[in-house]
Amino acid sequence: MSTVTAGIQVLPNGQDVDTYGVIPSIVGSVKESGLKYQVGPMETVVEGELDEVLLLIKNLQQDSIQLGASEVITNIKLHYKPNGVTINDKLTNV
Ligand SMILES: Cc1ncc(C[n+]2csc(CCO)c2C)c(N)n1
Repeated sequence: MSTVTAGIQVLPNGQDVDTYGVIPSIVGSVKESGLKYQVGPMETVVEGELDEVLLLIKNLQQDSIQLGASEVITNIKLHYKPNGVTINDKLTNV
């Protein structure tokens, strides 16, 4: 298998819930996953095996509901290369 890089934007929504209230806990879950990650103002970028990244996304949706959201939109950008692509690979020339 190969390493993928993914941009993940979680947008929880609910009557008494907003993104600012929930994202710190969501980022905590990303941290606990053990995957390499970088938090940005619009999304968090992670790298890992495809199955690990997809499982994390599934867990973040469930976490959002457990944190009080009634629904959540997750925007996902996934970069795949047969030999793998890492966050560092993408930053070497910038
Ligand atoms: C997975 C994920 N990471 C970062 C953001 C962007 N974001 C929205 S609110 C906020 C600050 C919270 O204190 C940040 C960094 C997101 N939406 N989803």
